[in-house]
Amino acid sequence: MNTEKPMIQISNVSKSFGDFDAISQVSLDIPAGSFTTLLGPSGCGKTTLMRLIAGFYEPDAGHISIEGRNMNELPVYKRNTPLVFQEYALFPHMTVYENIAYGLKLQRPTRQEVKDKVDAMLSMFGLQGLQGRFPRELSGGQQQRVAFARALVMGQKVLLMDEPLSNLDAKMRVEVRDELRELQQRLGITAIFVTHDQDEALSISDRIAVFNKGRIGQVGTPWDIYFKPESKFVADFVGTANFIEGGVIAEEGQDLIVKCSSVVFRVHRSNYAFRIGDQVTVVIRPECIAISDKPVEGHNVWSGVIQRSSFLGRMIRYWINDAPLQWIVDDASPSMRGYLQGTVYLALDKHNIHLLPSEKETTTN
Ligand SMILES: Nc1ncnc2c1ncn2[C@@H]1O[C@H](COP(=O)(O)OP(=O)(O)OP(=O)(O)O)[C@@H](O)[C@H]1O
Repeated sequence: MNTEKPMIQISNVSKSFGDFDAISQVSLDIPAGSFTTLLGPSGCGKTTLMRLIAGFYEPDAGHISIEGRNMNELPVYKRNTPLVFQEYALFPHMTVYENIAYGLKLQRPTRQEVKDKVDAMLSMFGLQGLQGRFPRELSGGQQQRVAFARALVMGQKVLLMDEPLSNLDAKMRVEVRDELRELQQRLGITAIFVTHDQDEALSISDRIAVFNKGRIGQVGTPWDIYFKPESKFVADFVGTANFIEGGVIAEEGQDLIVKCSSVVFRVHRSNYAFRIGDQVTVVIRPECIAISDKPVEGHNVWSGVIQRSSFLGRMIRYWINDAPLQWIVDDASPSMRGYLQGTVYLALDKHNIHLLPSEKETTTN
């Protein structure tokens, strides 16, 4: 991935509908050859930003440039930024071959050139043998592959995708997602992808921009977004977390000592600038807590009573009462010991505790 010069630059872009601000002062650099995902809840402005990049809307303020060229006022068909939607939008009366070849007409190619390019796409998307079929004769996954092939047949360097996998069943969704990522990397395409599915965003992206109410809450690698969220909103939106309010009561070498109600945590200081007396929100992912039916020794150990559990195949999720605290803990190796019951003992590595400034103090989110 080339991170030196952004392929797409979004600078201070705003867009309103009437007096509703759908996008407010959004800035985002998209590196060439990267896979960037816009992630956020319904109505937060993801589609609006995508349509601004594709040219279906004009920004009210700010500008968007692609390869250094200002896109404002450049019509959709001149932007070379195909947009693939959740609805495959294939022409129903055309075959797979004709659908893929459609965009090539503008280039006035020879019949052989069309055949070569369409054949290349058919093979790239595993559609060989299906070229004579009509869209209604294809599965959802096949239709979406045709839509991708049609979007890329002209050799575009940018691909925009707005929830393109939403109509597929869970297994097909993962299959097409992995194919898409592999292809994007192989072709070096700059991809922007919209989803409200956290797992999808984490698995497919180089970078994720988390949206909240028309603004970007955080941009980062999937790892940082998940383990180093910069706000409670991001931490909550990209997964499940235990949030506990507390205060820093001591500093001991590389560690901060944080007291939350009856529990005292030892937290590796890492890059935190917190000092004694600061109010913090402790963020702990459920899978970071080790659970056992036998007492454990050391720092960051405590006990509680299982209130309920939920079997999810790859793990068991427990809700544990340690009044006044309530814990959510994921046991990732359920087959090892089956369900736990009654009193359990919890342990946590000090590196697996994330701290945020308490939002009682920071009201900006
Ligand atoms: N053409 C329009 N006219 C008026 N309001 C609009 C228009 N397009 C979008 N909006 C509003 O702007 C806000 C952002 O919409 P947008 O479609 O960008 O959200 P989104 O994050 O993509 O949501 P979803 O995940 O549900 O598709 C919403 O409140 C929506 O109702």
